[in-house]
Amino acid sequence: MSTGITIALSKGRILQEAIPLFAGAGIHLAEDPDESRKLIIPSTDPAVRFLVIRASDVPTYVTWGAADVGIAGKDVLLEQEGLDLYEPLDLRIGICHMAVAEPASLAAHDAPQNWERVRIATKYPHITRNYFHARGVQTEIIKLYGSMELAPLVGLADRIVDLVSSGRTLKENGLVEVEEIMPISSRLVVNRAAMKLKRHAIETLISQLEAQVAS
Ligand SMILES: Nc1ncnc2c1ncn2[C@@H]1O[C@H](COP(=O)(O)OP(=O)(O)OP(=O)(O)O)[C@@H](O)[C@H]1O
Ligand SMILES: O=P(O)(O)OC[C@H]1O[C@H](OP(=O)(O)OP(=O)(O)O)[C@H](O)[C@@H]1O
Repeated sequence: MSTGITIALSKGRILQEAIPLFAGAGIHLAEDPDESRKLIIPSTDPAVRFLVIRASDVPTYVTWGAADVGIAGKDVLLEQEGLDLYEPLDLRIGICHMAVAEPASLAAHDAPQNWERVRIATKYPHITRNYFHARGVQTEIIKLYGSMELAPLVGLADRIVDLVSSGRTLKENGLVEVEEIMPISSRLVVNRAAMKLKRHAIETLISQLEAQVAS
């Protein structure tokens, strides 16, 4: 096992919000991953490198030790049940919430407290099933991989469970939020063996990032 630290994160919003946190900790990516096609990006610190992967693959790389550390949304961590990872820090980036939404026309006469059975399109079947099960509502779940907002517009489902931030995507598609399920942010996750074998380096990274989050 190398003594350096490998950090897994995803392109797009997490990367864009994570870059300033790492920069504040003195770690700068050697290349802009949004410009490069490289999947392993060195940093200006020879002991730190980054893997740039799909958001939902981050827990897999960290669980198996291919990365020591990763950044993943709480939505991804909750959806992939049974992960055996440390989650030492809420980075307060990727802030949004998970919600149930439906067409405004349905919401005008809908009563969520009376729901008995719902047909939901979502990228989050486990979270959705658990949420409605706890409420005693039966679910028919249609798994999608993106653009959930389309499903109720074309009759694929009555409602969706998805992430909401500004609310713009719902609004532009004539949907309204009817229930908030939970707040979401991105978390630092750490491989269990790495936490022992690279304790000093990883604890240093955690406290540097913690200081950035608090500042
Ligand atoms: N609108 C949003 N505002 C803030 N954070 C968000 C928003 N949408 C998603 N996120 C957070 O950012 C993470 C990464 O989202 P992103 O859209 O970059 O990847 P993705 O397309 O969902 O992932 P994958 O490529 O694995 O399907 C999500 O897991 C979530 O925690
Ligand atoms: O409330 P808003 O600010 O409009 O943000 C919400 C949108 O952001 C996410 O999608 P994303 O942009 O990641 O697209 P994708 O999941 O379809 O790839 C989420 O799935 C919503 O569609």
